[in-house]
Amino acid sequence: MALSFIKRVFTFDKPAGEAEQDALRRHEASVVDAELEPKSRLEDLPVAPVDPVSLPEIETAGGPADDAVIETSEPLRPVVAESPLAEEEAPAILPGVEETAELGVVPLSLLQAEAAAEVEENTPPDLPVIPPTGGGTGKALTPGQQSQAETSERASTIGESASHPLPTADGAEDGATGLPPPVGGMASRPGGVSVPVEPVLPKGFSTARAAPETVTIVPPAPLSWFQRLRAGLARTSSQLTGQITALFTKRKLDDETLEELEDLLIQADLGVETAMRITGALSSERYGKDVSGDDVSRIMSGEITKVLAPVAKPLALDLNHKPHVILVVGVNGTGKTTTIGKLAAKLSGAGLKVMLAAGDTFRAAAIEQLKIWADRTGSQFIGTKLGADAAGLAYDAFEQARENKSDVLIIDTAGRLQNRTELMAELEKIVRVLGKLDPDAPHTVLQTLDATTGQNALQQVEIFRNVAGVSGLIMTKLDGTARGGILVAIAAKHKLPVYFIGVGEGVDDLEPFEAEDFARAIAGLTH
Ligand SMILES: Nc1nc2c(ncn2[C@@H]2O[C@H](COP(=O)(O)OP(=O)(O)OP(=O)(O)O)[C@@H](O)[C@H]2O)c(=O)[nH]1
Repeated sequence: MALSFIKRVFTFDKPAGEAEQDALRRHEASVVDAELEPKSRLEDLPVAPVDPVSLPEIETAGGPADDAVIETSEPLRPVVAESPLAEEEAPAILPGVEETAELGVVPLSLLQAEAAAEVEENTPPDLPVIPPTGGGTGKALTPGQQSQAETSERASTIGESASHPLPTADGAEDGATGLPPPVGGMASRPGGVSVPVEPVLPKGFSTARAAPETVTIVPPAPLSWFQRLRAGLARTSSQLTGQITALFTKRKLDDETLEELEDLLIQADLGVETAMRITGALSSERYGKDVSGDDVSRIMSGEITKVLAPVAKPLALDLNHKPHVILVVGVNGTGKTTTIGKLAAKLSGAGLKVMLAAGDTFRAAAIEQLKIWADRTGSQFIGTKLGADAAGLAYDAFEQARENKSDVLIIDTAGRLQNRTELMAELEKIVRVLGKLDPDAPHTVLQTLDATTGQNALQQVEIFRNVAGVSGLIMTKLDGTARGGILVAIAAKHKLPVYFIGVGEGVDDLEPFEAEDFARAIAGLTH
């Protein structure tokens, strides 16, 4: 554009006669263009400059190659010279431009080009050399063959190691590897460029390409919450229902079968109280009659629902407190930090301002893990150095959350076994310190329970409840456990609210606890 502007503004004197020569050259060039237009223009062909040595091999109508009108009966086919001089001096492609077999050109970064040149320089001279295009015969190739041959040639020339050997024009063995060429496929190149390689069959073969089959992939319908819960509790329920079915096959309901059933239910962690409820209900309905596995499942589901319904409660947030403080406690590895992350996602997703406090000052990884959850959920984060006083951190966090006008402050604590008295004393201290800022704080004390633990969870609740005043439970890892029945025993014994259940490690894998769904899933009912 600048040049044309300069040309328009300035005139240049030329010696007499040059103007006519210019006009003649322009005319000749336009004739060449016109001749080549319906076919291929030489400069548009994938291979750039053709060395003068090769020019006689271009089929022309005669005359000097540099300014003649080239007449071809076929599309022009550049022939790569066999001359080593041509290989060395004439770049096969424009600098900084990479050719693909199909698409013409793809820019190569300067770095790639430099790296390629460096590899080429360092390539020992005695490495096998792929003959020039056309297998060294110098014969003209079809455009497809030409393109592939060049792909192969350049891969070896610039020292690129294709992920698999590239085919040569004749389908001959790859000179560099000695392996036969693959038929078709993608040759990948350094820098992430993939080159589609068309299959070239050896002489004597022909092929017809079948139209690609249309495969319609129907994505699986997302599972409903109940289906996910059922899948998670499948091990719990199948173990139980399998044994129940075996127990009642060809047997009437009598004292003996009732006793055996009670044992099965207790072994399934449901607890003595719930086991007796179930057998009592079954006995009053079916005593002396035939009983099927389905009868037992239906009655079991009904009785378990009665036990769970009073504890299936929502987590009530009192947003008059700014913030509402939730202290999360539990044995190590029960899922405290993960559950905090899931809760934070729900709350900040609902537009509440959430702060997470890393009160687990024992493990650097726990602090880091909570920070990641805070970042992920758009929550504020407060932490302290490893080994610092957890109660002090809780106090600072409460003050800061007040200043920031956070809606909810969730405080993580170090996992501790219920029999470690010094750690349990520290937990008591955290609760005490929070109470100095607000006598009602912490407003919720959440205990996480690992569903795979079984009976030990009953004792965990007992002790944490006494020390930290647990006000509600979240049971985690209900995906895939055979011991999901323990939640029924805990509900029957402690009667503490169960707010949520965890069914996986993902941010969305926390669901409000629903008594009937849970009961039906344990009893193996399908809906
Ligand atoms: N399958 C499954 N894994 C879970 C669930 N909840 C937590 N986890 C995993 O359980 C492991 C322990 O979880 P954490 O959140 O670190 O447990 P924690 O109680 O904070 O652990 P400590 O800091 O050691 O006390 C992690 O690998 C979690 O991804 C769940 O509902 N299902």
